[in-house]
Amino acid sequence: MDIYFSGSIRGGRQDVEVYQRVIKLLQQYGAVLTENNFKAGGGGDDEKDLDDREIHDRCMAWLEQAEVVVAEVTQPSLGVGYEIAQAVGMDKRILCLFRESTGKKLSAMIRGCDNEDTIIVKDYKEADLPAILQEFFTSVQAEAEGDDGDEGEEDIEGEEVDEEEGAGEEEEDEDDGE
Ligand SMILES: O=c1[nH]c(=O)n([C@H]2C[C@H](O)[C@@H](COP(=O)(O)O)O2)cc1CO
Repeated sequence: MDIYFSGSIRGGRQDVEVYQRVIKLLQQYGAVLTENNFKAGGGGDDEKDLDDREIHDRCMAWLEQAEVVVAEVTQPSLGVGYEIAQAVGMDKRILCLFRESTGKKLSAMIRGCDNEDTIIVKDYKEADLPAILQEFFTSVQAEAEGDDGDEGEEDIEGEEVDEEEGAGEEEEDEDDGE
Protein backbone atom coordinates (compact mmCIF):
# COMPACT_ATOMS: atom_id res chain seq x y z
CA MET A 1 0.00 0.00 0.00
CA ASP A 2 1.29 3.49 -0.88
CA ILE A 3 0.95 5.98 1.97
CA TYR A 4 1.27 9.78 1.71
CA PHE A 5 2.54 11.23 4.98
CA SER A 6 2.02 14.99 5.29
CA GLY A 7 3.69 17.23 7.87
CA SER A 8 4.81 20.83 8.24
CA ILE A 9 8.05 21.94 6.54
CA ARG A 10 8.03 25.70 5.87
CA GLY A 11 5.17 26.06 8.37
CA GLY A 12 7.74 25.13 11.05
CA ARG A 13 10.01 22.12 11.44
CA GLN A 14 10.01 21.71 15.21
CA ASP A 15 8.02 18.43 15.09
CA VAL A 16 10.24 16.67 12.55
CA GLU A 17 11.33 14.03 15.08
CA VAL A 18 7.68 13.21 15.85
CA TYR A 19 7.07 12.85 12.09
CA GLN A 20 10.01 10.46 11.80
CA ARG A 21 8.52 8.24 14.53
CA VAL A 22 5.06 8.33 12.86
CA ILE A 23 6.67 7.39 9.51
CA LYS A 24 8.48 4.46 11.13
CA LEU A 25 5.16 3.07 12.40
CA LEU A 26 3.49 3.71 9.02
CA GLN A 27 6.16 1.66 7.29
CA GLN A 28 4.66 -1.47 8.91
CA TYR A 29 1.63 -0.93 6.65
CA GLY A 30 3.21 0.12 3.36
CA ALA A 31 5.61 2.41 1.50
CA VAL A 32 5.71 6.02 2.73
CA LEU A 33 6.18 7.98 -0.52
CA THR A 34 7.15 11.23 1.25
CA GLU A 35 9.69 9.70 3.65
CA ASN A 36 12.63 11.74 2.32
CA ASN A 37 10.87 15.08 3.02
CA PHE A 38 11.25 14.42 6.73
CA LYS A 39 14.80 13.11 7.05
CA ALA A 40 16.97 14.67 9.78
CA GLY A 41 17.24 18.42 9.27
CA GLY A 42 13.64 18.88 8.06
CA GLY A 43 13.14 19.18 4.32
CA GLY A 44 16.00 16.92 3.17
CA ASP A 45 17.52 18.15 -0.09
CA ASP A 46 14.17 19.12 -1.64
CA GLU A 47 14.55 22.85 -1.41
CA LYS A 48 18.11 22.72 -2.79
CA ASP A 49 17.38 20.49 -5.81
CA LEU A 50 13.81 21.41 -6.81
CA ASP A 51 12.03 24.70 -7.42
CA ASP A 52 8.62 25.29 -5.87
CA ARG A 53 6.64 24.17 -8.94
CA GLU A 54 8.64 20.93 -9.07
CA ILE A 55 8.01 20.32 -5.33
CA HIS A 56 4.28 20.97 -5.83
CA ASP A 57 3.95 18.77 -8.93
CA ARG A 58 5.95 15.91 -7.41
CA CYS A 59 3.83 15.99 -4.24
CA MET A 60 0.57 16.04 -6.23
CA ALA A 61 1.74 13.00 -8.24
CA TRP A 62 2.54 11.14 -5.00
CA LEU A 63 -0.86 12.15 -3.59
CA GLU A 64 -2.62 10.71 -6.67
CA GLN A 65 -0.58 7.51 -6.32
CA ALA A 66 -1.26 7.03 -2.60
CA GLU A 67 -4.22 5.00 -1.33
CA VAL A 68 -4.23 6.72 2.06
CA VAL A 69 -3.06 10.05 3.49
CA VAL A 70 -1.83 10.44 7.06
CA ALA A 71 -1.28 14.07 8.12
CA GLU A 72 0.31 15.23 11.38
CA VAL A 73 -1.56 18.51 11.83
CA THR A 74 -0.34 19.79 15.22
CA GLN A 75 2.04 22.37 13.70
CA PRO A 76 -0.12 24.54 11.38
CA SER A 77 1.09 24.50 7.76
CA LEU A 78 -0.45 25.91 4.58
CA GLY A 79 1.07 23.05 2.58
CA VAL A 80 -0.42 20.36 4.87
CA GLY A 81 -3.86 22.03 4.72
CA TYR A 82 -3.63 22.21 0.92
CA GLU A 83 -2.64 18.54 0.68
CA ILE A 84 -5.57 17.50 2.89
CA ALA A 85 -8.01 19.52 0.75
CA GLN A 86 -6.61 18.01 -2.44
CA ALA A 87 -6.88 14.52 -0.93
CA VAL A 88 -10.55 15.16 -0.01
CA GLY A 89 -11.19 16.06 -3.66
CA MET A 90 -9.50 12.84 -4.75
CA ASP A 91 -11.70 10.72 -2.39
CA LYS A 92 -8.68 9.36 -0.49
CA ARG A 93 -8.92 7.81 2.96
CA ILE A 94 -7.44 10.43 5.31
CA LEU A 95 -6.24 10.27 8.94
CA CYS A 96 -5.31 13.57 10.62
CA LEU A 97 -3.31 13.32 13.85
CA PHE A 98 -3.28 16.13 16.43
CA ARG A 99 -1.44 16.40 19.78
CA GLU A 100 -3.73 18.28 22.22
CA SER A 101 -1.01 18.16 24.88
CA THR A 102 0.79 21.01 23.05
CA GLY A 103 -2.01 23.43 24.08
CA LYS A 104 -2.61 24.36 20.42
CA LYS A 105 -6.13 24.54 18.94
CA LEU A 106 -6.71 22.73 15.66
CA SER A 107 -8.29 24.67 12.77
CA ALA A 108 -12.06 24.18 12.50
CA MET A 109 -11.55 23.52 8.78
CA ILE A 110 -9.63 20.36 9.68
CA ARG A 111 -11.45 19.19 12.84
CA GLY A 112 -14.78 20.07 11.25
CA CYS A 113 -14.22 18.00 8.10
CA ASP A 114 -14.11 14.70 10.07
CA ASN A 115 -16.97 12.55 8.68
CA GLU A 116 -16.22 9.44 10.82
CA ASP A 117 -15.69 7.52 7.60
CA THR A 118 -13.30 8.69 4.88
CA ILE A 119 -11.76 11.53 6.93
CA ILE A 120 -10.85 10.88 10.55
CA VAL A 121 -9.32 13.41 12.96
CA LYS A 122 -7.71 11.88 16.06
CA ASP A 123 -6.30 13.57 19.14
CA TYR A 124 -3.40 11.40 20.16
CA LYS A 125 -0.51 10.79 22.52
CA GLU A 126 2.45 9.03 20.93
CA ALA A 127 1.91 5.97 23.15
CA ASP A 128 -1.56 5.50 21.57
CA LEU A 129 -0.33 5.72 17.98
CA PRO A 130 0.22 2.00 17.26
CA ALA A 131 -3.41 1.22 18.25
CA ILE A 132 -4.79 4.22 16.29
CA LEU A 133 -2.92 3.19 13.13
CA GLN A 134 -3.96 -0.45 13.55
CA GLU A 135 -7.64 0.56 13.73
CA PHE A 136 -7.33 2.93 10.75
CA PHE A 137 -5.56 0.47 8.43
CA THR A 138 -7.87 -2.41 9.45
CA SER A 139 -10.85 -0.28 8.40
CA VAL A 140 -9.14 0.76 5.12
CA GLN A 141 -8.50 -2.92 4.35
CA ALA A 142 -12.07 -3.97 5.24
CA GLU A 143 -13.53 -1.27 3.00
CA ALA A 144 -11.30 -2.27 0.09
CA GLU A 145 -12.54 -5.87 0.40
CA GLY A 146 -16.22 -4.83 0.95
CA ASP A 147 -16.37 -2.64 -2.19
CA ASP A 148 -15.76 -5.64 -4.46
CA GLY A 149 -18.70 -7.63 -3.01
CA ASP A 150 -21.49 -5.06 -3.58
CA GLU A 151 -21.34 -4.54 -7.35
CA GLY A 152 -22.89 -7.87 -8.52
CA GLU A 153 -26.20 -7.42 -6.57
CA GLU A 154 -27.20 -4.24 -8.47
CA ASP A 155 -27.13 -6.12 -11.80
CA ILE A 156 -29.51 -8.81 -10.49
CA GLU A 157 -32.05 -6.22 -9.20
CA GLY A 158 -31.97 -4.45 -12.59
CA GLU A 159 -33.16 -7.62 -14.39
CA GLU A 160 -36.20 -8.03 -12.06
CA VAL A 161 -37.48 -4.49 -12.83
CA ASP A 162 -37.42 -5.21 -16.60
CA GLU A 163 -39.65 -8.32 -16.22
CA GLU A 164 -42.40 -6.37 -14.34
CA GLU A 165 -42.53 -3.66 -17.03
CA GLY A 166 -43.11 -6.32 -19.69
CA ALA A 167 -46.21 -7.72 -17.82
CA GLY A 168 -47.85 -4.26 -17.69
CA GLU A 169 -47.70 -3.86 -21.46
CA GLU A 170 -49.61 -7.13 -22.06
CA GLU A 171 -52.63 -5.98 -19.91
CA GLU A 172 -53.01 -2.80 -21.97
CA ASP A 173 -53.18 -4.82 -25.20
CA GLU A 174 -56.17 -6.89 -23.87
CA ASP A 175 -58.22 -3.73 -23.04
CA ASP A 176 -57.83 -2.41 -26.59
CA GLY A 177 -59.43 -5.58 -28.03
CA GLU A 178 -62.88 -5.25 -26.23
O1 LIG B 1 10.26 21.45 0.41
C1 LIG B 1 9.09 21.01 0.50
N1 LIG B 1 8.83 19.71 0.19
C2 LIG B 1 7.58 19.19 0.30
O2 LIG B 1 7.42 18.03 -0.02
N2 LIG B 1 6.53 19.97 0.78
C3 LIG B 1 5.16 19.40 0.96
C4 LIG B 1 5.15 18.14 1.81
C5 LIG B 1 4.61 18.58 3.15
O3 LIG B 1 3.61 17.62 3.58
C6 LIG B 1 4.01 19.95 2.95
C7 LIG B 1 4.55 20.98 3.89
O4 LIG B 1 4.05 22.25 3.55
P1 LIG B 1 4.70 23.59 4.18
O5 LIG B 1 6.07 23.71 3.64
O6 LIG B 1 3.76 24.71 3.71
O7 LIG B 1 4.72 23.44 5.68
O8 LIG B 1 4.33 20.33 1.61
C8 LIG B 1 6.73 21.27 1.07
C9 LIG B 1 8.00 21.82 0.94
C10 LIG B 1 8.25 23.25 1.27
O9 LIG B 1 7.07 24.05 1.20
